[in-house]
Amino acid sequence: MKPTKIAEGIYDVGVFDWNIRDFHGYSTDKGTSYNAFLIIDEKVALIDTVKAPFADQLIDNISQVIDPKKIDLVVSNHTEMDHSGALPRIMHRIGEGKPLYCSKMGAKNLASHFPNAWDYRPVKDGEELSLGKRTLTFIETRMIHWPDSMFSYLKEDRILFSSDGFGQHYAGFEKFDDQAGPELMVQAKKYYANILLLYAPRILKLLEKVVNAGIQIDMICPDHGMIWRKDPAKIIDAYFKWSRQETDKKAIVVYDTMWKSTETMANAVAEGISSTGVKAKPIHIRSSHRSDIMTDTLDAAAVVVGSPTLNNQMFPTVADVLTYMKGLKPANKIGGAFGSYGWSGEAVKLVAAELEAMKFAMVEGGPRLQYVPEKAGIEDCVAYGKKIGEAVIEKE
Ligand SMILES: Cc1cc2nc3c(=O)[nH]c(=O)nc-3n(C[C@H](O)[C@H](O)[C@H](O)COP(=O)(O)O)c2cc1C
Repeated sequence: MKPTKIAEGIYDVGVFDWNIRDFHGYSTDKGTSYNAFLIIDEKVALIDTVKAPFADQLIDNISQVIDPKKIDLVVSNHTEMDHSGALPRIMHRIGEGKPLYCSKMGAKNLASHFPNAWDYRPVKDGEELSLGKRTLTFIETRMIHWPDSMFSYLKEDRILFSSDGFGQHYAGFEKFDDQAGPELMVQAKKYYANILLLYAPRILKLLEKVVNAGIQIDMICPDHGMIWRKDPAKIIDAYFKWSRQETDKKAIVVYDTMWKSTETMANAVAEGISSTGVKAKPIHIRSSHRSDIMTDTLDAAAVVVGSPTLNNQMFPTVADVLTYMKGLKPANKIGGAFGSYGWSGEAVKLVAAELEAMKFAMVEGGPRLQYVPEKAGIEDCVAYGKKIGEAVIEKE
């Protein structure tokens, strides 16, 4: 791949992973990219690397700009192996003994991943490193989203190298926000909902810290997807909204079903919600990936979950989604539960307990119908949907 020049003397030398569809359980339907950045100054710096199988491509990309041996130092903003996997090859190729800058936790975590005795240079929050005409400032972003995470900010060019922050799993030759279509925000939202949501309070603090410190950002270079150069404020504003867990006038009805009874109920609940003017979307779990369900959850005011009872439990795929959702800590939601059963009917109670554990404000009275819903049962579902819709209107 041809390196992308992003500013005078600064290149993205990263790679595309066109075919990846499952990224540790996240559905990467548009593939992804592992971005790595080369800064040519009096000292030459490489910020982050790529996944191990792409190490040769990274070296080839660097070689199109400069002899890799001329790299003086490497910065690791994040230990996760999609950005550090190529470090052993890179550190060897640029010449052993060169310094590797990272956070204090980065030095610890990199040592837990790689046996190599690299010259670790742990940096503190706010520490500066002169490259000659340019200066890198390191900003600790602990637990956004790993203990080792940090950003690197190039003061003179006002470029933020933001590691996984502001990223999107997207492979495409359009490398900048001004070249992107609507897909950019779709993927950025999905990335936030699935990777960062549980750290929302920390992200909010970080954003406030950056704004209050008056740090000027002309460009944001994440380690995945497109670079924000035309309108970095757009993604910063979206991160504010998502981190505050602001919701839209929207409800999702997430369900699974064996013989379509819970599906009939889900459609009726959604119809009831919609009749109040609130946007409603039924989502059949086995027709959707859990990471897409999470994207829809992010800005939904209400999450209503339907499950049939199977062997005295909720349906396993419902448990999958609820476990995943719980870990990501969505807040500020209205919740509801319903479902069809045959004889014992535990599922609705079990689902409601999970939603209550997530501190959702539950709308009581979710229908629990035996076997195939009749007209009266369907009407109950529509009425329950209306109650959900009214609760959303009151909340918004
Ligand atoms: C393998 C199997 C196990 C079931 N186990 C239970 C059960 O433990 N308790 C119960 O109330 N219903 C049980 N049911 C009945 C279903 O919950 C019932 O058929 C329900 O209407 C299915 O809803 P659905 O069409 O949305 O899948 C079971 C059904 C199947 C197929």
